[in-house]
Parts: sequence; structure tokens; C-alpha cells
Amino acid sequence: MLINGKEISKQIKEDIKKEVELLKEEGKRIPCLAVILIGEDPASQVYVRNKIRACEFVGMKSMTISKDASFTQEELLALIDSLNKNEEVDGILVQLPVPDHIDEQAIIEAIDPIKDVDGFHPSNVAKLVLNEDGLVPCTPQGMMCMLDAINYDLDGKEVVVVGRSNIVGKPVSLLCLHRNATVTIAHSHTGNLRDVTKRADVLIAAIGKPKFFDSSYVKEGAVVLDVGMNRDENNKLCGDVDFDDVVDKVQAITPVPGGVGPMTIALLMSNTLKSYKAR
Ligand SMILES: NC(=O)C1=CN([C@@H]2O[C@H](COP(=O)(O)OP(=O)(O)OC[C@H]3O[C@@H](n4cnc5c(N)ncnc54)[C@H](OP(=O)(O)O)[C@@H]3O)[C@@H](O)[C@H]2O)C=CC1
Ligand SMILES: Nc1nc(=O)c2c([nH]1)NC[C@@H]1CN(c3ccc(C(=O)N[C@@H](CCC(=O)O)C(=O)O)cc3)C=[N+]21
Repeated sequence: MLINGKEISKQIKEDIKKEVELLKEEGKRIPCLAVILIGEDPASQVYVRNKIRACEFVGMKSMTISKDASFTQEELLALIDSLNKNEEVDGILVQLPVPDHIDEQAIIEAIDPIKDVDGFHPSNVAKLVLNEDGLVPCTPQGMMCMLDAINYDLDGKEVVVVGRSNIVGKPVSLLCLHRNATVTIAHSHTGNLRDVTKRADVLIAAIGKPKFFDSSYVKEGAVVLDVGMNRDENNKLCGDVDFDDVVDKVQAITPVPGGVGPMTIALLMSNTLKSYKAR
């Protein structure tokens, strides 16, 4: 079975659109997402464009602030400070990665946690660890929505997450743990990776290596969530999973494109609405 992220994300956005229309009818302020893009990374430009499109679709305001790679850390901190104080702005997202001369963690910590729609601020991270209500990173939340869409119950299941980044691997592991899965986090120092992933009822691939996981890494009947966004030898977008080799062996799998990516965008809209309501 294919888990269609495009369709599931469309449904989420339709629901948000209705809520925003209601706000408009009531004459209320419209939610607004501010996206900061530094430098000219082509992939980042695609994602930012998708975010702007999604804002248009759901009827939210978006504010895109593009700066060239020479923008300094002080300038960026001052910009974030002004967006923190701007009553019209509900969500602030700084597109990652930022250029080397900027301290990523300092930037993340400068964003007001209530406007931190990425869920990367330490106070939101702490809430996620404690399973308290806060802003949860979009991609992991999107993956939970995909499992919900196929009525997959994680309780008691073996989940193996490959990748331990702060934006995907760690937070998705916590969400699975909160749903009573037995969670293993693997990474580049993991020995016998194949033996580990072969145990997985749910395999979450988030390493950024094109088509790395072929069928030899996957248990028969597993559910595979592919987070990877890579270019293959023909410069075509592909995931971390060798889709064609794996598809016949699994219960369900997410494609790339059209899988986890669109979910990330939909959950970003959802987080922006959440910030709006919290304010
Ligand atoms: N679809 C979406 O919405 C999103 C997609 N992405 C994509 O997901 C992928 C991962 O992104 P991100 O989480 O930022 O990743 P990072 O590049 O920050 O981290 C990669 C992780 O994978 C691990 N890893 C790398 N190579 C191997 C290997 N051969 N075997 C086992 N583990 C390995 C690394 O281990 P170690 O820690 O030891 O270095 C690290 O933990 C990328 O392709 C990215 O573009 C990211 C965000 C959102
Ligand atoms: N602060 C921050 N927050 C992020 O959430 C963040 C980030 N920085 N930096 C980069 C990663 C990556 N990411 C994606 C978003 C959308 C798609 C997406 O829309 N993908 C489509 C198609 C993309 C295309 O056509 O190239 C798909 O998979 O179908 C993918 C990946 C968010 N990230």
C-alpha cells in the first residue's frame, strides 16, 4: 500500500482553510507565518516556495524575508527580535541550514517559543520530551498523521528510526515512544545496521542517502516511512529508500516525492494556526 502524503496533507490543509475562513467571517485577524531565508540554497528555495503556496491555499498571510549569505548573525538576531515583537506575526521559521558564520542554535533560541512553528526551541523540545502540550516539529508530526491515516496502532510495535537529528530523528522517536512503541534510534556509528532495521515493524529512514535502504534492510510486511530528500544519479528527487526494490515486500510505504514532504508543509500550517490561537 502506498501512503499518499499529497492526499493526506490536502485534507489537513482543507480543514485549516475552513477554520481560517471562519476567522475571516468573524472579522478576526488572519494568521501570519514569517519565513526567513538566508543565502541561495536551491533546495531551500523550493521548500520556501511550497510554504508560501500552502499559506495561500489555506488563506493565511505569509511574509518571506530573503537575505543574501553575507547577512550577519547580529542582523538576523535583530530581525528575529522585531518579528517576536510584531503582533501581526504568529509563526517564525528560519530556513535551515544557515550559512556557517551564523550559530544555528543561537538563532533557534532567539525565536519566541510561542512563535516557534518548527518546534526547535529548547522549551518546546523539553515539552516534547515531557509529553506536554507545545509546538512539535512538523515532519515528525506529519509522519504520525500518516500512520493515523492508515489506522496503524504503534502500541507494542518495534520502531527503528535511522538518523538522530534534532529536526527529524530525535523528535519522531519521542512521538513513537509516547505512543507506546519500542523505539531504537540508529545512526552512523550503529554496527550491523541491517540486523537492527530488519527487526522493525516500522522503519523510519532519515539519513539523507539516496536509495540507501534496499529490501535487505526491511522486514516482510513492515511499514516504511521515507523522510529522505535527495537527488539520484539522474538528478531526480528520491528518498533514502530504494522504493522499487522495497515496495513489494512491505505493508505500506511513503513515496518521494509525494510522501513525508507535503505532510511537513501541512503541519507547518497547522502549527501556525496553533500559535495564532495560543496568542
Ligand atoms: N521530508 C521532509 O519534510 C524533510 C526531509 N528531510 C530530509 O531527511 C534527510 C535527513 O535529514 P536530517 O534529519 O536533517 O539529517 P542530518 O543530515 O542532520 O542527519 C543525518 C543522520 O543520519 C545518520 N546517518 C548518515 N549516514 C548514515 C548511515 N550510512 N547509516 C546510518 N546512519 C546514517 C547520521 O548519523 P550521525 O548522527 O552519526 O552523523 C545523522 O544522525 C535528508 O535527506 C533531508 O533532506 C529533512 C527534514 C524534513
Ligand atoms: N527551519 C526549517 N524547517 C524545516 O521544516 C525544514 C528546514 N528548515 N530545512 C529543510 C528541511 C526540508 N523540508 C522539506 C519541506 C518540504 C518538502 C516538500 O514539499 N517536498 C515535496 C516536493 C519537493 C520538491 O519538489 O522538490 C515532496 O516530497 O513531494 C520537502 C522537505 C523542510 N525542512
